Amino acid sequence: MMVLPAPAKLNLFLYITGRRDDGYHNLQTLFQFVDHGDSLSFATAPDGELTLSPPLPGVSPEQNLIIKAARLLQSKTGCTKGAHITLIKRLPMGGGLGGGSSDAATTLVALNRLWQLGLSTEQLARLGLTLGADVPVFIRGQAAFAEGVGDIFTPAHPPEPWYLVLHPDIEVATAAIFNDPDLPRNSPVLSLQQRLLLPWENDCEALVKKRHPEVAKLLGWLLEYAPSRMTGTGACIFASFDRREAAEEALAKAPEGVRGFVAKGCNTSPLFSALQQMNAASSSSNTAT
Ligand SMILES: C[C@@](CO)(OP(=O)(O)O)[C@H](O)COP(=O)(O)OP(=O)(O)OC[C@H]1O[C@@H](n2ccc(N)nc2=O)[C@H](O)[C@@H]1O
Ligand SMILES: Nc1ncnc2c1ncn2[C@@H]1O[C@H](COP(=O)(O)OP(=O)(O)O)[C@@H](O)[C@H]1O
Repeated sequence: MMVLPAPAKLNLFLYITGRRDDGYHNLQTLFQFVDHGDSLSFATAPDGELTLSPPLPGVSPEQNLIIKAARLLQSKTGCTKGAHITLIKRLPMGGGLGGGSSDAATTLVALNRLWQLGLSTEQLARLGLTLGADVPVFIRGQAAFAEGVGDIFTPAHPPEPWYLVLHPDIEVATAAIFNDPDLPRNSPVLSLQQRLLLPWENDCEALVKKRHPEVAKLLGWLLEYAPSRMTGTGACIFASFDRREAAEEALAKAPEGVRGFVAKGCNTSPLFSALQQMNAASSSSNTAT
């Protein structure tokens, strides 16, 4: 059995620089991971069967990105093995934390190892992109400045503060934000160096605040404590702190009913770190035998 994390990501900034002919948008965004997320376990099933437990409320197994990722790997490689997959879901869905994409990425990476398929990171990232725009960054596992539809990467090393992430109790549909005529789509294309020096903003934030007053209200509250922004297309917002205790104090004072968590920013994904530990453990056991 293999147990691996599926961490959340934050978009430390997100600019929309244009719309392509296929309707997708070109972005400039800075991705960083946090040490909080879902957890998945995988056990090989010999007969090609794929099961996921427990099911996600409101998402059928066929729509679940975990099962989609596993099926994609089976069909692309002709692999006849299956898997029993267990999911501990901690990340809110439709929160801009990339939980579904992260689950898909962890599934591709885990089953590639468990089924001994030998696909490279590059091949897995290319497969992952067909499941969602955010999947490749989770497969690569390094904080990055992303351009194109979020699939052209430059490694980045932003500071790794503590974050307080808050979830207004709503789900924002990514496609609805990108299809809204009021979304600004004309941010300039700048270099990473230029972007790092300018204030970090999110081009989707004003529109999401307008469509969802709950987000505007909570962001107003959080801004009293620390610099704060929305991640992705929302609805989650985050604030950065130098000290964990300061983030936890703010969380304790959050308005009633608001859920959230405190986590550390990580430029190396917890998935990548877990895989490195697995590699080190297996090479030391090989040396011992
Ligand atoms: C914009 C980001 C930033 O991280 O938002 P979040 O979803 O994380 O909030 C992501 O790139 C989103 O990635 P993901 O959620 O995987 O999006 P997808 O399923 O690929 O696309 C959902 C829909 O959003 C629109 N879309 C998505 C990405 C993009 N670069 N341009 C778009 O126009 C398309 O209408 C698409 O049908
Ligand atoms: N394993 C999964 N975890 C979360 N959402 C999933 C999963 N599989 C499919 N989905 C669908 O993907 C949508 C986006 O989920 P998620 O990645 O959590 O949000 P976001 O893209 O805003 O960060 C959900 O609303 C849900 O319908």
